[in-house]
Formats: sequence, structure tokens, C-alpha cells
Amino acid sequence: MNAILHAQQLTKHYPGGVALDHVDFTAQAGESIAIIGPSGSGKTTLLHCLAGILRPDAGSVTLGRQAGALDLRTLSDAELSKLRREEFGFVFQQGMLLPELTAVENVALPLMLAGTDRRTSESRAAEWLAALGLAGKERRRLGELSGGQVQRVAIARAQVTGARVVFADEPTGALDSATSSEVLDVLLRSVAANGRTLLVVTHDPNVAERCGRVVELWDGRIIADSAGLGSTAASGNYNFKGAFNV
Ligand SMILES: Nc1ncnc2c1ncn2[C@@H]1O[C@H](COP(=O)(O)OP(=O)(O)OP(=O)(O)O)[C@@H](O)[C@H]1O
Repeated sequence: MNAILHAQQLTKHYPGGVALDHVDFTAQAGESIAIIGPSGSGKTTLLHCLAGILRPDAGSVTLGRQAGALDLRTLSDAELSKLRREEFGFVFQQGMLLPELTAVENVALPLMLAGTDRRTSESRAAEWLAALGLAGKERRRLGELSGGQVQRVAIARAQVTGARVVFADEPTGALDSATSSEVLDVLLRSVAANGRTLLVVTHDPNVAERCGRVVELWDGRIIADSAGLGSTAASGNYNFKGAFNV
């Protein structure tokens, strides 16, 4: 096994109390992992600490790399931003895309920020949009696309730079169930086809059911992890639906 993200004893407090309480967690390269749990259980806080968006109060996050493991604590804020741009991709429910730009400009932006020229960036962005079913819609602004199409743009943008880990927070939360299922297909297929690791925070049992592994949080602690059930295909062994009846 090849650990890509390794968290040890992650702890994060807010004025209102503890959001993460000594969490140990390892993601292997290529896994798709759903993070579930009731509202306020610490899912987003865990995702943000793993992605270097938030610094934990205690504990560590290590990124596995060929050049050697990288402890995120050793990075400055600027180095963390660079790491997020180059190694990670993000698909959130809303807010990550720029409405004044077209679909292709939104997807090209991370490449241009990394120094690729506009023409090459937009050509690679257009290939991604076509692969995700948006051929012909490249020049539309986000307001001229449906909610599901906007999420496809976000999925393309998250992966266009070759991110090794894609972090998604309720990526289908604002969509109806048919569109949500289509967008989930696109997300899971594109991540798997490119050998990436996916971490997805979700309240949706259908999303969790389709991920290879499910981690359940409760009051800032991991209380269940289907990886411990001895199966890579968790869905046969884990009572997802039960976990959502809380
Ligand atoms: N910026 C913040 N300031 C203060 N408390 C916060 C902040 N962010 C999160 N919290 C608190 O930390 C706890 C965990 O929050 P978090 O957003 O990680 O939970 P969650 O499981 O993702 O919830 P939800 O499913 O509702 O999005 C909650 O009690 C929340 O109120």
C-alpha cells in the first residue's frame, strides 16, 4: 500500500469546543473515501486540515511523495498555497469558481496561475470539459450553465493541473437527485481513470455507498472506518443507511 495522506492525532478546537479530537487517518493512493457523520461532527474541519486549508492545533498531516514524505507543519502559508494549487484539487458545493469567467477560462485558471500560457491552458481546459460532457459549452459563463454543468466545470478545474488528491465537500449538495447521480458518476469516473485519490464529505448515503471506503465521524472522532472491515469494496459490509439515521 502507498499512503498519500497520513494524519496523526489531529486536534482542532474552536471557541465553542473541540472539532477534531486526536484523529488518526491514512488515505492510500487511488482510494475514494467518503467522510460522513452528523452535522457538526467535524467532517469539513478534517477535510480542511488534510488539505492544508486549516492548520490543526496539534497533530500532523503528512503527504506521501516520491521525493519523501512532506510534513505540512514545516510549510509557510505561501508554500501551503502552492502545494494546494499544484498537488490538490477542490470541488465544493459552491464558491470555488468565478462567475464572471467562462467555463473554459475557469478551468484554465489554475494552469495559468502555475505559469502555463493562456493558449495551452485553454486548450487543455477544453479537453477536460469535452471529456466531462461539456463540449460546445466552453465559452458560456457560469450563469448560462445548469447546476450540474457548473459542478462538471468544478470537477474539471480540480483535476486539470494533475492534482493527486481531490477534496470534495458536498459536491452534489445543491443538485436534484438525478443530476446529483450524473455528477457523482463524472466525479468518480474521472478520478479513477486518472488514478487520483478522492476524499468526499457528504450527507448523501448514495454518495457514500459508491465510494470504496467510508469513514464516519462523531463529535470530532472517527467512530467507524470501513477500511477496517477487511474489504476494499466497502459497500457490501458497511451499514451506510444506518449511519445517516442520526
Ligand atoms: N470557524 C469556526 N468557528 C467556530 N466554530 C466552528 C468553526 N468551524 C466549525 N466550527 C465548529 O466545529 C464543529 C465541527 O464543524 P464542521 O464544519 O467541521 O462539521 P461538519 O461535520 O462538517 O458539519 P456540517 O455537516 O454541518 O457541515 C462544529 O461544532 C462547528 O460549529
